[in-house]
Amino acid sequence: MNKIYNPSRSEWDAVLKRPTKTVDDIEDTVNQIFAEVKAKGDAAVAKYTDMFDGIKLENTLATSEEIAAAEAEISEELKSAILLAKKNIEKFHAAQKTEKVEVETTSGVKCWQEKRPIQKIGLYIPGGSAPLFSTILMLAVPAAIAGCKEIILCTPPNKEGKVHPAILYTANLCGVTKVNKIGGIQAIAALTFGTETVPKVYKIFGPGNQFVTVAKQLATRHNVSIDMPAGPSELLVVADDSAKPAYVASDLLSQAEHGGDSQVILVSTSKSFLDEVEVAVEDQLSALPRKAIAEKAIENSKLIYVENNEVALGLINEYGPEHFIISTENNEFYTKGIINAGSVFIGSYTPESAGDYASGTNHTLPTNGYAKQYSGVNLDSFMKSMTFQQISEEGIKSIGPAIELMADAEGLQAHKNAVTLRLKDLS
Ligand SMILES: NC(=O)c1ccc[n+]([C@@H]2O[C@H](COP(=O)([O-])OP(=O)(O)OC[C@H]3O[C@@H](n4cnc5c(N)ncnc54)[C@H](O)[C@@H]3O)[C@@H](O)[C@H]2O)c1
Ligand SMILES: N[C@H](CO)Cc1c[nH]c[nH+]1
Ligand SMILES: [Zn+2]
Repeated sequence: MNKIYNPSRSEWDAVLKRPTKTVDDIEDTVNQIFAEVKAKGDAAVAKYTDMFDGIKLENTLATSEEIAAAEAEISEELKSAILLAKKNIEKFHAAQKTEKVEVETTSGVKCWQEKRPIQKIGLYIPGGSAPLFSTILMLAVPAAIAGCKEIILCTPPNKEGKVHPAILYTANLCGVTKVNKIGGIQAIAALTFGTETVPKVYKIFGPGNQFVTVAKQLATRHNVSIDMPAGPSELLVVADDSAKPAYVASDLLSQAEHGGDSQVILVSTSKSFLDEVEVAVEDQLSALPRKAIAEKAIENSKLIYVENNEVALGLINEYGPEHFIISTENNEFYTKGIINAGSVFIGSYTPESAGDYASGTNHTLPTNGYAKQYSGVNLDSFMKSMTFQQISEEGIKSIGPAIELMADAEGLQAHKNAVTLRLKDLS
């Protein structure tokens, strides 16, 4: 791994650079696929499924027979594990429900805020290099709690035109309306514009590779919203001599194995700890089935030595990691001081994998520094906050003159008239 000692502030940008492609790199491809899917619907989706996934598919919709067969293919142990994870995710997300906010701002002026579910949503479930059925729990469970009506799922087919049975099983378990065997940019295009088979949705959720992430970002130009840019996984660990090198190495590798474009970083105030983790990473890497992928990600990764906790915290907030593990003598310092991170894991017995699967928190999180301005998926992601107001005679008499004055000052006579007419009737 790349070791860096005491980088100065002016070097942070270069040291913390991500390996992922951006909108500029992929925009032309996305625009071309979007235009074709918009014009030709399913036929364009089929063309790109053949091109990128290597399969000619006549029908992209998973059938009820396929879903029933999937249930039989999943072991009882795996079903129990999925149910345990679902229960915890449900508990954590149901607890995020909020009460109606109601205030009488002035006597006779009642204002309130209530939430309503987004009616039609699209879920992207990654499946290029691993079938991430756990992501269905992270998206469809809160969608059901919020009350979303139509849940349209897209996930890439394999070379036989199939999707992993655990994806079909989990989608069915969580009340997904339709499962489409479509991946990549063409899936995001189908959800954005709608095709003969795929309904157009109002908001698209879910993580994916660089192509999916850029496609989601560009979809927002076409009257659809997205949860956030949730691209290639990343992890930053801050740890010192109080941590166990083998645990830290296992956490780093857990995110490195997602893809060659993932990035993992260890920040420490101990040079010898960095050395020990480096050795542990080498040891564990050799036994991993996805060694080649993890190795590639490790090439993008860094071991960074800094002099003290204050500098470490500044650097971490500048990076804004998707996942942040804290394993130091002073965990509270980092827990209190972290401002930019998708999800935080504290202490030796809190591996990042816990949040990926079963602790209850959501694993769909902002990457590429977007933790500075976006939250990870949560219950509110599936709702809109609407405001309501009801004003009595007393209320309009009270605030009406101020509205008239302000409308007049903005030169908007019709706005003023809407109040003046009512005030005249009441005088
Ligand atoms: N941030 C998060 O919350 C989060 C959560 C889970 C996973 N992830 C990330 O999701 C990603 C999953 O990636 P994946 O590739 O395994 O699956 P994926 O489903 O995201 O992407 C596969 C699709 O990419 C398309 N594609 C592949 N090469 C292409 C090319 N050259 N041009 C155009 N399109 C192409 C294909 O259509 C294919 O169906 C990983 O990077 C992982 O780290 C992120
Ligand atoms: N670590 C991923 C989010 O970046 C989520 C995931 C799903 N399965 C395993 N991991
Ligand atoms: Zn993961």
